[in-house]
Amino acid sequence: MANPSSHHPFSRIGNSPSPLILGGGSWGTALAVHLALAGWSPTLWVRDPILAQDIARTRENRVYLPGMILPESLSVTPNLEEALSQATLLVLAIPCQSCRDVLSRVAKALPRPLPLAGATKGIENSTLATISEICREVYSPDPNDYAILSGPSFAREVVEKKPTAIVSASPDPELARDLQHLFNAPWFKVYTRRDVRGIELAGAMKNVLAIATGISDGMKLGDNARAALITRGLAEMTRLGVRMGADPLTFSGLAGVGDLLLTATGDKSRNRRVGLRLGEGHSLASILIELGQVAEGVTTAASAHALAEKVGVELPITRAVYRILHEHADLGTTLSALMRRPLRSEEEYDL
Ligand SMILES: NC(=O)c1ccc[n+]([C@@H]2O[C@H](COP(=O)([O-])OP(=O)(O)OC[C@H]3O[C@@H](n4cnc5c(N)ncnc54)[C@H](O)[C@@H]3O)[C@@H](O)[C@H]2O)c1
Ligand SMILES: O=P(O)(O)OC[C@H](O)CO
Repeated sequence: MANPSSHHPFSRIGNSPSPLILGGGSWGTALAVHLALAGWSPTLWVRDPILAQDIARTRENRVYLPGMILPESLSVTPNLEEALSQATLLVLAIPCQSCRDVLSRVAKALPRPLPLAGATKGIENSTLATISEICREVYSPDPNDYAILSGPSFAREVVEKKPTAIVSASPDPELARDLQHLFNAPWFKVYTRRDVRGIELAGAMKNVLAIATGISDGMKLGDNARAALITRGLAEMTRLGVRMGADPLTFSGLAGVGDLLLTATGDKSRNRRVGLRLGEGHSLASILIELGQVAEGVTTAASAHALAEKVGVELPITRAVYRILHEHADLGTTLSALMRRPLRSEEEYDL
């Protein structure tokens, strides 16, 4: 259904866009609610039929977004193939490690790829692929078929219509602009960018760095330490991005420093909360059970550490987070080792 207030001539996602959001967790639900509040009629695909039925009956996602009543214009279904037959564009909001499976199934069900907006943040463990690389491998060989949506955006604040700004990145400016206008609302501003690689790496890396600042804050290492981790973390994500062909300026934007600041300092962040609890002395296994939702930085720490070794860049904070999470390294020793690294010039070491 067309949003009556939209005068944008959509060229890639259909004159009357019909968005299908893949993923019934907090982000998928929030994006579907947002599109409905913005005047569209989205469909939310929820894998679990019992949860889908419960959401449709109660008009609330009591597991992932409790307390938010879903607008009537939002449909919910567990039937992927049927939902795909009605859609003109897809929004991917599935945890990173499951994207390949879901996109393969989607690709098989579609006669040709629909434009897709990737809202997942992460790097695949088994292949070290980014979201756009997974899309290219199993969804469509044409990079103009997908965009990445990223930026500082807590699900809860988006559905509460708190002012939010994100980025829509695609090599196809028409697709980036269509998504900009689709998601635009008086409380939600979307910028465009071409640098898909930079936007997706920034979104993946900020989760790892939020765990680092969470650990530091959980250990009560102070405000100076948090600021140093954020700043040197930004240098790390930029260094990895530039080595992989990204524009360094992308990391100064909303998906870079914007999302890093949000996630590393905002207590709504699940990644930061994982770090805080680790810093307080809890075990990773118990933290993840208590969280009950995805904290992408936990798996991305392993992928980013391996990716850095593969492409030959040093990411000391990322390596420290990886060793704490996956090699049971001692927190105090690992963090203080960062302080004992060889002295360097900030200029020379940045890129
Ligand atoms: N929650 C936020 O505020 C937010 C904001 C921006 C981006 N993101 C990103 O969105 C992605 C999804 O996160 P989330 O917050 O919705 O996580 P979540 O833990 O709240 O929900 C994940 C959902 O994905 C579903 N899922 C898992 N594997 C699946 C599969 N194989 N097939 C179908 N569904 C599957 C789960 O059932 C669950 O409904 C992550 O990459 C996250 O970083 C989240
Ligand atoms: O709760 P987190 O840490 O997954 O962060 C959510 C979003 O990515 C913030 O932009």
